Amino acid sequence: MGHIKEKFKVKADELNVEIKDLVKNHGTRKIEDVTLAQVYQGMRGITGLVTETSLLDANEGIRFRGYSIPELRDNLPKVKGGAEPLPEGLFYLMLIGELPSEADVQHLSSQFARRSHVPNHVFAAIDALPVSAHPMTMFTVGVMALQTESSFAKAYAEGINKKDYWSYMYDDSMDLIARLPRIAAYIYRRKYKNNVHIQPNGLLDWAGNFAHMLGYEDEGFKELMRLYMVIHADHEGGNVSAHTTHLVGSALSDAYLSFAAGMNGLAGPLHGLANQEVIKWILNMREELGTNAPTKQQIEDYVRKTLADGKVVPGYGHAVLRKTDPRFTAQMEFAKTHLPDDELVNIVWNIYETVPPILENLGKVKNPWPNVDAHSGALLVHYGLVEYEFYTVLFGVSRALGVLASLCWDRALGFSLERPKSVTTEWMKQFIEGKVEAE
Ligand SMILES: CC(=O)SCCNC(=O)CCNC(=O)[C@H](O)C(C)(C)COP(=O)(O)OP(=O)(O)OC[C@H]1O[C@@H](n2cnc3c(N)ncnc32)[C@H](O)[C@@H]1OP(=O)(O)O
Ligand SMILES: O=C([O-])CC(=O)C(=O)O
Repeated sequence: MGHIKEKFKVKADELNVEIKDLVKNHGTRKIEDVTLAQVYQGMRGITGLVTETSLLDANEGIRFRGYSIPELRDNLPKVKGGAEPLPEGLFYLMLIGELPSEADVQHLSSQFARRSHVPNHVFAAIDALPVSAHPMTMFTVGVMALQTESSFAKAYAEGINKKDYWSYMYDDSMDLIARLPRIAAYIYRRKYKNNVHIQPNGLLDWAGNFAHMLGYEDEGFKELMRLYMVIHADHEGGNVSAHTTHLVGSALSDAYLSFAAGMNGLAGPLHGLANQEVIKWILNMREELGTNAPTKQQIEDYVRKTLADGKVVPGYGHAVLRKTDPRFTAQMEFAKTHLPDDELVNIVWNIYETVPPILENLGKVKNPWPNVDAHSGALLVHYGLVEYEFYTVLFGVSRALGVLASLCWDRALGFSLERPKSVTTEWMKQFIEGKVEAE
């Protein structure tokens, strides 16, 4: 057993004891009341899940095991000469709960390289789709085809003790994270680069190798990929992709089935697809206005038109956050260091000054500030990755780190099948009249 796997088991055993004690001694403690409006409106604000890997504060944003994004940028190991944190280090932190050493991160990089083989039938399954298919469709099809490799599914079919679920889930998660960049790069090169593929370089770090397989050797792009893979990795447990992965996993579906399900949620425009929608929206704005550098007044008019057409302003608003997303700020800082004069990036910054007061004045938008998706596309365009339909796949590769670390925890902690109660509107009416009661 590798030392990380062993360490994870020790941590999980410790937490298991604590949780058993919490449930035994405090199991009847009421956390909060649930209102009728919350039940109808997307369960906003209901504390209903336990996710160990990260915790979101509405004003400060995400913390991974207590570390904010600026703290991760300071404290996680980097490649020699690099300034951005390595995603391997964040995966270690989410899994183990402690900052990794350089050696831990190197060990993970080599593990991912060693486990990265993708069988040919996965590429054949992707090839069976028309090139016009959306990259996210190809991505989930690729992940589903890879499910043939699940060690959890095989072991379960043979019959295993529930105490051992975590071990197979760990191996599947490691394998899947190792293989995703290869699948994603295959999709990119098939759809946009004449089906000419680039072999992995096992000596590079996970994100650096991903950039290489996509066809981008610029060190600036590799640094961006490292940062990108870190900041998109996790956003506590209630977001659509993490919640879906967790929910499907609770039926003891393996890591491939669970992750593919989560990715179908990430592919929705109110969630991960918003990153492509932002760039599409900015490019449409430039085309309609006939200028590459719209003024703030022109941006304002375009925002008002978007709202008047009954559409959302992509990249703005959030279900939990109530301030500017620190993931937006991290990307802004990256841009200020590496590409301060980029035209598109400057439009993103002008939008940031224009949109919040307009959304605020609508009176109904709870968070007028930008989220992570408002900035990411402009950085990618700068390095030549202009094919915006691919952006959500990048998000998905990163999100695997968080949701799969969580899935390991779910099985190691023996979490239950998730099955909340639902009611009908007729039941709600009777409840108001005092004729029925919640169980
Ligand atoms: C990685 C991520 O998933 S980050 C989010 C990415 N998604 C986007 O950027 C899409 C644009 N934003 C949105 O659609 C929303 O802000 C969401 C989906 C992110 C959050 O939704 P909610 O929690 O329901 O937001 P909120 O409570 O503020 O919504 C209240 C109203 O404001 C509207 N609103 C919220 N954000 C926006 C926006 N950016 N533009 C226009 N209207 C908005 C809602 O559509 C809703 O309108 P309605 O009452 O007519 O239905
Ligand atoms: O937290 C959310 O609901 C959406 C989000 O920003 C993410 O998943 O990264």
